[in-house]
Amino acid sequence: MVAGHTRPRKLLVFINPYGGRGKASRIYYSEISFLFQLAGIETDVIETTRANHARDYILEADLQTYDGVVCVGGDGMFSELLHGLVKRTQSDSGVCEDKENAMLTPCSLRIGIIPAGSTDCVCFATVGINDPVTSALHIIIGDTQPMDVCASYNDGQLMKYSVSLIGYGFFGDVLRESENLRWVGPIRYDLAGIKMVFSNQSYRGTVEYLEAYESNSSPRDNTRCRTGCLVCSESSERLREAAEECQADCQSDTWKKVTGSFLAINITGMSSACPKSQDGLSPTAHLADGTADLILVQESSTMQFLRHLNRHTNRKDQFALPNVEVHRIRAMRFTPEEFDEEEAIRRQKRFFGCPCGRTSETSIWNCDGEILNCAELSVRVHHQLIQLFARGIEDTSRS
Ligand SMILES: Nc1ncnc2c1ncn2[C@@H]1O[C@H](COP(=O)(O)OP(=O)(O)OP(=O)(O)O)[C@@H](O)[C@H]1O
Repeated sequence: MVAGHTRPRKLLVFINPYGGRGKASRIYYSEISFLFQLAGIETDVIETTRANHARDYILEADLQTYDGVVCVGGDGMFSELLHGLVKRTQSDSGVCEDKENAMLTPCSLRIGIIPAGSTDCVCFATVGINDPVTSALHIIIGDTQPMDVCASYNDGQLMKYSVSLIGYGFFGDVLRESENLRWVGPIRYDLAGIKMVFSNQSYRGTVEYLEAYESNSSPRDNTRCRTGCLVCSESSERLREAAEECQADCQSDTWKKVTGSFLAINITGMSSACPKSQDGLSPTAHLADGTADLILVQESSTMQFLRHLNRHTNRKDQFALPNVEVHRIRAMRFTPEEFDEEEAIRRQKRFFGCPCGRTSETSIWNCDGEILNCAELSVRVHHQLIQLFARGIEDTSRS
């Protein structure tokens, strides 16, 4: 996508020794380090000793001699590198991250992911496979995949950066519930999921969104973001033209509004494909076109919601259901609605007529697997803010 990117000569590597239940160090030293050596790549390797060690190191270190930073671990470690690099780049260039309308400065250092965690969704969605050697080879030959980043804000403050799912309602509740079930191990996500499907909890509120600029893609078309994706590579020019036109023609952007009772509000900056759901939450979402897909699932029966969820695994169209809508967006804001006592009683009675449904007024946000303990949220997509050592998923249907 970005032609002429050079091979890295020096890398800063972080290994989470506890990643993937302890397999990250073994993977790096037995399968990867000698490949870097063979390719003549110099490395500085740091085994992390605590959560946020990698993020904090990147914020302080002299990074001038490196061509990239690499994590050996899962999505949690990738998130540390993402936050460290984006924050560091903004502070170096004097940009205030808390300003929602700030034009963030793109990061010049590339990020490599050697998948060695229990969840490696970012690697899967950008390489097409979770295989440490494949990822190492992408790093060695200097493949470059730009990537959009979503920034979430609450009450005038930056909350988090993310590249895949930001979910309220179902996915927020599943994460909150799974934290209570930590003691049962990785199966906690499945157990929490089953519990939350049957609790059939929906949350009232208003979603406002800014649609993507006119483009040649839509969340309901049949295209896929694949290696050399034209939608992504042509997006810079398109975004510039659209911004200029808008400045000339309109005073302010026009926000669209949906008020309702939502089982799930999901924003995904990429398809969020993973081994369990090969097409992901939004199969046609793009990695680097400056947009995210907003999926709204309105209140419906448990069976109807199960149908929607099930379609993520069987390749049927998960959006072709009466209570589901999807939009390609640049920004979104959500305002929860407080409910009165009558509504609380109605909720208690809804679950098969018995008072076992949950009655909490608001859900929380699940931001790439981390809890954001707030209901009100604004999200903005930042076009190609980071670059990965990857080349996107290759289109095997053409060969
Ligand atoms: N040395 C350390 N001790 C404790 N936590 C760490 C350490 N290094 C990194 N972490 C944290 O561990 C979390 C999980 O790491 P990672 O994503 O690599 O592994 P994982 O096996 O996929 O984990 P999980 O499935 O629990 O997210 C990260 O959020 C990271 O901040």
